[in-house]
Amino acid sequence: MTLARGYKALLEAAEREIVTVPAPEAAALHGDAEVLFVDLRDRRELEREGRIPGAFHCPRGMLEFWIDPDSPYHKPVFAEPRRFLFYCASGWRSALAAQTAQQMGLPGVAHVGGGFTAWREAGGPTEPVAPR
Ligand SMILES: O=S(=O)([O-])[S-]
Repeated sequence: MTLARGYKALLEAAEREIVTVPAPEAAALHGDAEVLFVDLRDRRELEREGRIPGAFHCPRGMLEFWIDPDSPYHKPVFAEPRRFLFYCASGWRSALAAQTAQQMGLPGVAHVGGGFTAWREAGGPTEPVAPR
């Protein structure tokens, strides 16, 4: 099967359009009240790996619906005048998500290059997430 655009092409296009914040720089932004870290991973990943303290959990599948104020699923946090720093496990989902959010018009979006893996390697703080 040959796809018109595979995941590598999608990621390359996204990376050209979005802002990528390297994990060490992202770690330096942790605790800044203007910056909201948005965790796009699945709940099971959070429970297994932990998360960035204070991160807002938005499963990737709900992103567009939580951002859009016209959606019945809208989350007011996305209407706040914050910088939104998306992250996932390794930076792929967050790149595509940041591109989509940017295309929707959400201001101040960027993503953490290398995701939670790079965050941990950079010595960023983490906290456990209890299973439900
Ligand atoms: O989280 S991911 O970058 O592996 S899609």
